[in-house]
Amino acid sequence: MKIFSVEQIQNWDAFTINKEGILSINLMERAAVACFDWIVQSFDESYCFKIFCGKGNNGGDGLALARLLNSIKYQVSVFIPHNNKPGSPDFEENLKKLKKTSVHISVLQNENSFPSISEKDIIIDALFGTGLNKPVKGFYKEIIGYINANSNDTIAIDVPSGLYVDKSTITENEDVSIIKADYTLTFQNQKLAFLVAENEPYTGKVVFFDIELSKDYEASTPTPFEYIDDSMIKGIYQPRKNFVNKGNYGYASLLCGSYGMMGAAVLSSLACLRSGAGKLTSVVCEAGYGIMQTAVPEAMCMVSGEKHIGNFDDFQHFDVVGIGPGIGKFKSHVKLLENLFKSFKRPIVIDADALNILSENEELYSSIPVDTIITPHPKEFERLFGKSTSDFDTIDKAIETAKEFRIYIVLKGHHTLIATPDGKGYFNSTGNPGMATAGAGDVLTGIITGLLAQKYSPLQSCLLGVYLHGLAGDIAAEGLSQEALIAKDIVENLGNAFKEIQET
Ligand SMILES: NC(=O)C1=CN([C@@H]2O[C@H](COP(=O)(O)OP(=O)(O)OC[C@H]3O[C@@H](n4cnc5c(N)ncnc54)[C@H](O)[C@@H]3O)[C@@H](O)[C@H]2O)[C@@H](O)CC1
Ligand SMILES: [K+]
Repeated sequence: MKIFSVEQIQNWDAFTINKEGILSINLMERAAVACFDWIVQSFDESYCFKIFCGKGNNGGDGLALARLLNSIKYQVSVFIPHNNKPGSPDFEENLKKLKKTSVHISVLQNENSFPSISEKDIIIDALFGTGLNKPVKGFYKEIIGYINANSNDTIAIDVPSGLYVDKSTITENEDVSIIKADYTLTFQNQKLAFLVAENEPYTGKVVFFDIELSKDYEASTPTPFEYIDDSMIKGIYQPRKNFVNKGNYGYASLLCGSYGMMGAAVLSSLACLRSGAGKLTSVVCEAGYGIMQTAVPEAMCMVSGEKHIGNFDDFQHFDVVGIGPGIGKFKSHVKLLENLFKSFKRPIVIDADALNILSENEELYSSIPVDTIITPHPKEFERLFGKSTSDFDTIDKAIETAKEFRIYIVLKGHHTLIATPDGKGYFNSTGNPGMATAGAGDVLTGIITGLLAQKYSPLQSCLLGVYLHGLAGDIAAEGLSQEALIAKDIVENLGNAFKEIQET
């Protein structure tokens, strides 16, 4: 699914109206009907709806929703902040229609006219949507403050008012004014602002409604950002052929583990095999040999070093090398990375301690093989490439860095970002907070290494890898709860995740 900028969203709206012969007021009605259907499913007639409407089309959506709720006898009142300017044409049209109903409409003149809010009230925020063009100040700020001060459920239409859709709203020195919604009912596609941690306090649960904007526009409009959904994954996943042997699915290797950290090695090796790699050699230290052979008998083992991997340099047999899970941070690992970068000219998967070693040896960055995949979490990313001023700055920095070094950066998080060497950013749609648990990252490294071995391209390996990893975590959490989920459960549910992809 493409993630569009505000300008593109506005053009999409206009394109649908012009090219598909739909009136803008009808598009607004579709949006309002979608919100209405969801509200009726979620709240019964015992609730009262207090709808705050700005004078743009977001407010117009609110007015149309008020009329629809009133038509089935839900209690609704509408509040419009005083403003001398006329509303947008569709706002005015809907206001005219609403005036013919029994809905009470108040103009808010000052804070004395704010309605009292009681226990059974649901607040609907239709003040500003994608048309927000400056920080919220003055009277609007007071209204947002008043709404946020109440603990009642708040439903934002399209966007929590005050939040920019495609850039950072949070500034360090300013007291921002944004609706803190419990639900955001948004139209058509995912929005960049809903994918970053800095906006979590505002969006609540985001629900998407398909209002049938033009498919042609979506298909033909390029955008740097996409949301990884099941249809994208369906296009990547390759079912296995019948006349095959293990050689067809690649020879992976993982340099992993050290004394006291063999769990990471075991998890990444199991995940690599479970993702479908034909065969795997785990390169481990002597102290980890017995553990690995016992815990992962399906993997072959090579030994290098005593308590941590030594100067291993025998890479030529492997189709893919993954390095990092549990290797620890040792001086000799600088040489190990140098050996690897010098002698292995195919993409590598780099994670965990291998990234920390890299971050202390910046001179190695330029020798990372082209199309290599690195999988940092935000702290590792910061160590590698420096601090960011906002989550949006981090996104830009990841993309610029991926372009500069011609690598793929898998920046792990709630919506993991894949930044690509050609300047694109893909956000994952699967996964849950239960996966913030030790070893989950080692599992991801194993999966991506295993997919690369099977000749998925580096981009496909990243996309399918993060999606499968999150999906396996979601399936595991469903059975176990997010709290009880551990990394092993992600590995154990990889099979169920594959099955779900095969079935969609
Ligand atoms: N694009 C689409 O696909 C559709 C959009 N619709 C709705 O239309 C909305 C966008 O409508 P508009 O473009 O009219 O914009 P908005 O309704 O978001 O707001 C624009 C109005 O608010 C003013 N404004 C912006 N920032 C302000 C600030 N900080 N303080 C005070 N005033 C401010 C603007 O000058 C303008 O009058 C969407 O969010 C959605 O709710 C739907 O009706 C149907 C389909
Ligand atoms: K809104």
